Amino acid sequence: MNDFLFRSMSREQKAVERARKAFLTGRSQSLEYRITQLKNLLRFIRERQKEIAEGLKKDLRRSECGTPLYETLGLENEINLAVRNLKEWAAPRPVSKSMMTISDQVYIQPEPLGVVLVIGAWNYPWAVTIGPLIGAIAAGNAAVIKPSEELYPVVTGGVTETQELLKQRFDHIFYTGNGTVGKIIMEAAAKHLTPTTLELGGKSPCYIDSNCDLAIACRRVAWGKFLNCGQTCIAPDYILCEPSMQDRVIEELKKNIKDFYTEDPTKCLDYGRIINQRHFKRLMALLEGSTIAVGGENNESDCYIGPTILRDVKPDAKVMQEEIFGPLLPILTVSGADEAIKFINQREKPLALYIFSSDDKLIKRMIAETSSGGVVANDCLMHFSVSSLPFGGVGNSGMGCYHGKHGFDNLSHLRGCLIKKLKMENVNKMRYPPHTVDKLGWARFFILKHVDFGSLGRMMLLALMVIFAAVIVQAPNSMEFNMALSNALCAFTADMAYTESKVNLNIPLWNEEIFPDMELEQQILSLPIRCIHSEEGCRWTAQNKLLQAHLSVCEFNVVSCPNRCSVKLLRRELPEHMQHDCAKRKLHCDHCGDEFTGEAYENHQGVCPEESVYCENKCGARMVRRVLGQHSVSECPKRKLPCRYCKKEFLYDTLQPHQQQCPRFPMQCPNRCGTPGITRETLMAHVKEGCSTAMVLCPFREAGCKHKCPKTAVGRHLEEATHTHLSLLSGVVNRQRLELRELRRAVEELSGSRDGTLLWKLTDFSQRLQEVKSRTSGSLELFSPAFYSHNYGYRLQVSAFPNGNGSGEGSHLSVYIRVLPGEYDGLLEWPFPYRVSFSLLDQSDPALTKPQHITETFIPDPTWKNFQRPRPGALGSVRGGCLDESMLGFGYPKFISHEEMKKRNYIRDNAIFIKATIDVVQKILNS
Ligand SMILES: NC(=O)c1ccc[n+]([C@@H]2O[C@H](COP(=O)([O-])OP(=O)(O)OC[C@H]3O[C@@H](n4cnc5c(N)ncnc54)[C@H](O)[C@@H]3O)[C@@H](O)[C@H]2O)c1
Ligand SMILES: CCCCCCCC=O
Repeated sequence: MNDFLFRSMSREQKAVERARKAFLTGRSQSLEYRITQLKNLLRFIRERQKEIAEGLKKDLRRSECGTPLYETLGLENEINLAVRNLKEWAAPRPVSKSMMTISDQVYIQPEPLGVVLVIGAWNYPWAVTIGPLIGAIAAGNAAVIKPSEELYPVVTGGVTETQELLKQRFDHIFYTGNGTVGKIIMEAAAKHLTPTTLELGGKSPCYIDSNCDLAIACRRVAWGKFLNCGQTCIAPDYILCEPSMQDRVIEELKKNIKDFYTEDPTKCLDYGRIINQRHFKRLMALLEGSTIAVGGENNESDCYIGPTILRDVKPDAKVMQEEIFGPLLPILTVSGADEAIKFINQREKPLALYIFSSDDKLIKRMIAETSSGGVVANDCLMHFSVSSLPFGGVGNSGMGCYHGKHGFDNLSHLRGCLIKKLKMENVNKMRYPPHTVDKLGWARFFILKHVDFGSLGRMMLLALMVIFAAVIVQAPNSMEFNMALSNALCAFTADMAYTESKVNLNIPLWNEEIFPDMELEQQILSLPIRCIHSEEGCRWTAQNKLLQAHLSVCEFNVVSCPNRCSVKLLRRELPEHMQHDCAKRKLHCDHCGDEFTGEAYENHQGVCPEESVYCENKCGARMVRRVLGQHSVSECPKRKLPCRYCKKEFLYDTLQPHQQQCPRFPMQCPNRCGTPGITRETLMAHVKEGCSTAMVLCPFREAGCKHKCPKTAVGRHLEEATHTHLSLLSGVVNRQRLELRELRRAVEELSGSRDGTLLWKLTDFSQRLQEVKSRTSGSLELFSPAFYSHNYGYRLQVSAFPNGNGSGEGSHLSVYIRVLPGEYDGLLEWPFPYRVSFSLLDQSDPALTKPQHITETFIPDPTWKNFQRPRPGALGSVRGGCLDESMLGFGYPKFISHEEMKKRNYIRDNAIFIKATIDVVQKILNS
């Protein structure tokens, strides 16, 4: 695979490609390699036990013991079983022979399939993913796992990733999950003709017979049903029992639910939760139309559904239409075992069938008359833990199986092997043309007769072969017959001896009733032969009669281990086996000195209390394992301890330094105010704001009060200094008023025009007029924003008296203009020389009538003080109260009478517009 191609592949393709490449190196074929991988897997499971359990606690609220109990211990057992038996499982398996193959090697050779895809489900994610993986590794396959490296990459993801994965070519797909997806998997597998194992689910019935101990039966059913919150593929889905038993069944189940999960299962650590809200809603909908006898409590936000029993459920109820896969247990009544069998057989074949009865005959009958993936009598779920039983479904509940050797076989190709020799050709003549009736007769005998050495006897066969050979060669005289016989026997004996060291060679060599020729017997026994293991390398040759004795010492003969460990192997492998592999060999532990069998020693390794080990926290200390626990808990400087203040975990040797900075460390107020619960992080705030003894400033400090006192005395000060505070505040108000006025002026000036024209709108005119009229003294002068005669010109301001000023007071609107100190005064001609016009604008609609503005114009007299250069920094005569004559306004006290103003639309929307125009000569504007 070139690098570019590999890089352009999807993640899923890469995983499969990597696994296939690794498989093709052939390294997964060696038994040592497989065993090493299995042992690594075992170590991984043991080392990660805590994390595994924690993960499932988060997903399914499994208790800490639940995961080892129902998943990982079983996996450990499966791995140990495979490691112990792999040699035997993977060895050639001799099979029975017919007369046709009597002298051939006929056996089955399990061989790896290639790359296996394992797709697991979420309910027992370790059991249903690692379980099949154990079979795949044992059988010598590579595997891609979907819920690490090289041979067993893990591809995580959801539907999209799985579908991408399924496009790849595998040699076997092992899927666990629901049937709908099972069909998708099979369809994808069909594209590459990939064999598939489908571990599905279904509605597993539970029949409780009237003849049984109900208390025990219901205890076992309650366990099997509510374990993992009912999310177990083989959980009893529903109960079938006679109507008269229903109430007692409910009572017993109820009692056990309480015993297992307490009165309030929401608080019980052993009661799980539904995997997600989608399943929660699905389950709640299944309750529709059924009668709840027990439970029914639920809480969607917590994915909680309490153990629930439904009574008198009808076959057409919603809860009976699909696999429940949750903590709802319907009870359906039937008249007895006959109706139960009928009920079960009318539905899809379930994954499990449970029968509770004390009647063995009834149990056997129900097994005989129904079909299901597995069947358990008088218990629930437990067949899953028996490694010697195949675990899998049938029909709608799945196909294929695993656990123990069944997983190995399922994920192996069981290859049929027949190895013949290029000898004994006479025996074959019966199948070669010309075909004759005689040959057919012999063929019938040879083909239909299967060899049973125990009853027939090796020599009888020998005799038959001889007779057959003689007949076939049709040698009539005894010389030729004997020659043919000897030849046939030489070849045959050697082959036979290979084929079956299992054959009982102690049976009488010659059956006198059949062939009482002692001389021939001696002749046969004196024939020189090779050892039956010559092909494996044994160089022994001698007379036929010495073979038996030789085989009892032959290095190549297959023998059973004398320790009765059940392993069979070549004699020459025996010493190695007995010293290193035999499960029953005797061993002394180097550390504790105790004696163990090999099997027990394997389990003892890694746990021996006297073995010297390093501290797992990597603190560098070494000690005997016996004291490791004590060391880890109370001595190890690298042990983790929670900070008693902030509860975060720290290594022991960093805990002290942490506590010197811990934000939750308890502190005392430096003022010793006695406030409890102050921590390092809240101390500053406390001293500043919370401490009752801290000296604080008067809240009116901004207004100028300099008083300082303990926090508790602030109230009294506020009461005593009300007057002082009020006068301070009024000072503040005055200052602010002045500031405000200045600001307003600055804003107005900034927004004023610089083209010699002011258009000034006075709003609320009638109110202003009214206000000033109602005053007993004084007038109201309103000021326009300042404006400039031109760019860099004179700064001017217009003012108006709504109720008149001077001679116009009380009857007219008076209008004035004044020159204000400006930025450019130093550059200008003085006195102010330009013509000024005031207009009061007629706001009549020009479309209806021509507006008649009131306009007055004057040219300033150079002698007037009003138009001399104003004193820099001078304030307006009115606003500042300063009598600077240059700041006085000039204008018209009787600009327009109030009467006149009413005649046209000078006042409109309660506003008037005053326009002031300065005629600056063009020359100035151009300069
Ligand atoms: N026989 C067994 O050993 C066994 C064990 C556990 C669960 N189950 C059965 O599994 C069912 C519950 O599991 P589930 O199916 O909800 O689990 P799930 O949702 O985890 O699905 C199973 C697997 O199929 C994959 N998948 C889902 N939709 C897919 C799609 N459209 N295309 C390709 N892959 C897809 C998922 O990613 C997952 O890996 C029940 O019926 C239960 O009885 C059977
Ligand atoms: C002993 C209980 C084990 C149950 C495992 C079931 C796997 C399928 O959901």
